[in-house]
Amino acid sequence: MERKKYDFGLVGLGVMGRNFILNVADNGFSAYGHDLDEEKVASLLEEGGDTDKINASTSAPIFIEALSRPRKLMLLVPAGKAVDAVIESLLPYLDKNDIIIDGGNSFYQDTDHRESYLKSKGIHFFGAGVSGGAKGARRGPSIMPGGSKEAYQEVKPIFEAVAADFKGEACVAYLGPKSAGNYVKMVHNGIEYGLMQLISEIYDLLKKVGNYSNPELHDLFDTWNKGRLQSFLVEITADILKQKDDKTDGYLVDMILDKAKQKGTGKWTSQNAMDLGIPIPTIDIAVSMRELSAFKQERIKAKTLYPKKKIDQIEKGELGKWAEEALYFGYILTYAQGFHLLTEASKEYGYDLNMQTVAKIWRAGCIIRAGLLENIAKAFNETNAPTHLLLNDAFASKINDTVPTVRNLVSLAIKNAVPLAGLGNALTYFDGYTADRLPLNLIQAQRDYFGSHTYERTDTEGIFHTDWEV
Ligand SMILES: NC(=O)C1=CN([C@@H]2O[C@H](COP(=O)(O)OP(=O)(O)OC[C@H]3O[C@@H](n4cnc5c(N)ncnc54)[C@H](OP(=O)(O)O)[C@@H]3O)[C@@H](O)[C@H]2O)C=CC1
Ligand SMILES: O=C(CO)[C@H](O)[C@H](O)COP(=O)(O)O
Repeated sequence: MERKKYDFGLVGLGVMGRNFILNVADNGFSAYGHDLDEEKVASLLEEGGDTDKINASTSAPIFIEALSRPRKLMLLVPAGKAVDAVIESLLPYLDKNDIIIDGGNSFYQDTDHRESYLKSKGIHFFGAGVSGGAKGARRGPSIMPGGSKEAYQEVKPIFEAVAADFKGEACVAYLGPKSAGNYVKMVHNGIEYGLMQLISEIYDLLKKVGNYSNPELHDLFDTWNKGRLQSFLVEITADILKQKDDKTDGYLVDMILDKAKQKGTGKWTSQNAMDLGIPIPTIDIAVSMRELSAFKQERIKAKTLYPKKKIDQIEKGELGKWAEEALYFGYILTYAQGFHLLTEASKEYGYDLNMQTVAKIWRAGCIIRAGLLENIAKAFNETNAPTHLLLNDAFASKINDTVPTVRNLVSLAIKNAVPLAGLGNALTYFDGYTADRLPLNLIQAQRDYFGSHTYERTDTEGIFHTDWEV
């Protein structure tokens, strides 16, 4: 008798795919995996155990034949050429109305192209960003699907079962047409870059100016994680700071080379924000600081040319309090910039995103999950949902409470030559966004002076030009 077909297929049994497929099986669905690497297939079969629930093969036709129709198969392979290679390798065996889901960090425009290409072949294709790392994929990630709503309905029960749970609500929701899912995941990662940069700066300042030891830093981050800064990134920072090194007597964090790598999603967020004309400086600078970190040898040489002195001190406990307020401010400003980009991109690309839904599915499972997202979801739920979080009364009050301290902390860092690029930038962005008059009138005058680019006036409608040199 022919065996019952499997409910779900997964291609790419690496860090994410292996964990995701095990999660699918844990939730009562049968799942079939595919990877070209025999070892990965064998290892999944070993852990998956019961082949009625989980099975795998290195053969594309065997994999496709094992799936129930319409076939629902998800790719968790590296973004870029691998996605196209997998699609081409599977296409000959697929039937009309089968569904391919790209769960990786694919560039959103690639998703749009793939959707049209596969539509011409009768195959549904949509992107569904997945966040939560290995543990999230295994125990409950946040999932960000876009594309065809009809195709999504077919996998909805599986995604809702495997996604993280926030107080009874699954951290997955259909977000919008076309590449909405991959776009939202890209901005999620941009926010991730911003938050990580802020945390690293605060850690640096506390260490260099406050003379905090690693155990003291652990305690501080651990305490913060129980308050309004509660978030996955603060939680793991506390864990990292207590990890001893197994090769020396010290702490592992101190032995890690200070060069941060990146796979592209943060850079894409900044590039796209530039294209759309939306300022997200805290995310931009986070990308730049990773780039700057790569110039390690030059930094070492430059240090000898520009000696720095500690010139200002502050009592340790007081600095700890300042740091908490400043990080809270930085968190709000980073989410605010990310949501502003999503709001404008949604109009530009016709995604019709609901910001409250986005905030809700980020409350658990993903890397940027934080208590603050509950407040953000509430802000976007109001009848007059703000176009920008800084225009929301509740957020205005939270920010006003912290701003004086942020100014003190940024000044302290500048005086002590501790680079606070993300936080300093967030503060400057805040001062710019809340200024009713910026000095950009002078820039307009300069443009008109050297290039007859014209300007508008504050008192009369119209376009003006002045012959400045007369
Ligand atoms: N790691 C993470 O924390 C997160 C990753 N992501 C995204 O998820 C995607 C997968 O990431 P991750 O699991 O970390 O990557 P891995 O490199 O761990 O796994 C990718 C897997 O895909 C396999 N693969 C590549 N090409 C093919 C092919 N043509 N046919 C079948 N299998 C293939 C690889 O096999 P082989 O190694 O033999 O080439 C590997 O097993 C990426 O887009 C990533 O950006 C998203 C969220 C979090
Ligand atoms: O998607 C993720 C989490 O949601 C990845 O972990 C993230 O892409 C890591 O990015 P990078 O390698 O650029 O730091």
